[in-house]
Amino acid sequence: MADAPRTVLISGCSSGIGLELAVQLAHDPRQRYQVVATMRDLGKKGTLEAAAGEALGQTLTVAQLDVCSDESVAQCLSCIQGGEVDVLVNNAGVGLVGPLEGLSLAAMQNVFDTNFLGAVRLVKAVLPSMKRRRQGHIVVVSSVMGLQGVVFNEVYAASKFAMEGFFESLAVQLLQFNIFISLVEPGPVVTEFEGKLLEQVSTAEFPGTDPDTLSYFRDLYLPASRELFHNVGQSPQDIAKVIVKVIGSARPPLRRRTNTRYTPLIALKAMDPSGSLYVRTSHCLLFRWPRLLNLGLRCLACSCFRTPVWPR
Ligand SMILES: NC(=O)C1=CN([C@@H]2O[C@H](COP(=O)(O)OP(=O)(O)OC[C@H]3O[C@@H](n4cnc5c(N)ncnc54)[C@H](OP(=O)(O)O)[C@@H]3O)[C@@H](O)[C@H]2O)C=CC1
Ligand SMILES: CC1=C(/C=C/C(C)=C/C=C/C(C)=C/C=O)C(C)(C)CCC1
Repeated sequence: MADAPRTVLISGCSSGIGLELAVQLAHDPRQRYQVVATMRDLGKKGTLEAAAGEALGQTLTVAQLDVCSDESVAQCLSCIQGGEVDVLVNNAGVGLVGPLEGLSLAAMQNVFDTNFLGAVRLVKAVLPSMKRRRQGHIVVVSSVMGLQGVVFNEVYAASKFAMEGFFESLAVQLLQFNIFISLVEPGPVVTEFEGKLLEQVSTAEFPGTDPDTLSYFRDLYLPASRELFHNVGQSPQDIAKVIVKVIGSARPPLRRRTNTRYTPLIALKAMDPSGSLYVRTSHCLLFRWPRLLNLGLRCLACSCFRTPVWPR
């Protein structure tokens, strides 16, 4: 007899990775999942509903959930039978980029409230039931920036590092309850994420920032970042495919990276535990040898690194 479908709750399904994941799981050929695809603003549900097609109302339902609100989380769980979530996917997230001096503490707080505390809030809400039932899987959409800091992304990277530390710590205790944690670590992904950041920086004035730093950000970092997205960026479909595999796995991994093309950048950190190799190489590439950086980014796009999603 087939097992009962597992209830999967996903945050941040109005666009990007969350939307794509919800749709792929809802179309699982073996119908192993009952997907609760959530978003903070139900006014945006049209795209998801259109992509879900016939799965809507069958293997996929849409619900309101703002990860920054206790009430919203409680309300959402109260609509799920017995409040029982088998798989929680912490996907909702926001970016923040720019010279530190020009960013407000309120903007930084919002990044931590959403990316880190938002995930913690959801975990606290589903954990008692998972522990009682001695089963569960918590998937976290982290980032390569949870493993490695990137210039002008200090606060966003810090929020993802916080997630990595939190969930790695929690994973040890939860194994005792047969509950698994998986941190999925994409590199650049072509979603609304980048567009939202670019819109934010196009109007921001970054008050209090000196002209040199502003010019490094606008004239060196932004073009390099755009080039990186263009050359090694994955699609949300690629990332969703990896997450579907992780969710379907009998022994889910604690960490799963998604992009072989990004590996050379991560390797710089792994190769030198002192951290100097990564920091100095990034510095030189960005500030001293922008032409070499450009060439390097083009090489990463070349077919030598053909496998876009890793592992298959
Ligand atoms: N794109 C990239 O390059 C990468 C992204 N990631 C991570 O992937 C995840 C998904 O991002 P991605 O799909 O790319 O970007 P999108 O901007 O397309 O999706 C982000 C989602 O998070 C939602 N969200 C933001 N704040 C809240 C909140 N308070 N409560 C509920 N939902 C919220 C957004 O909703 P709304 O529409 O209402 O704003 C949106 O649905 C994020 O955690 C991001 O950090 C990781 C690595 C790379
Ligand atoms: C590492 C690195 C760079 C930028 C990396 C970027 C921009 C990564 C973006 C990752 C994202 C978007 C993750 C989302 O969670 C530069 C500046 C090219 C310089 C060389 C080293």
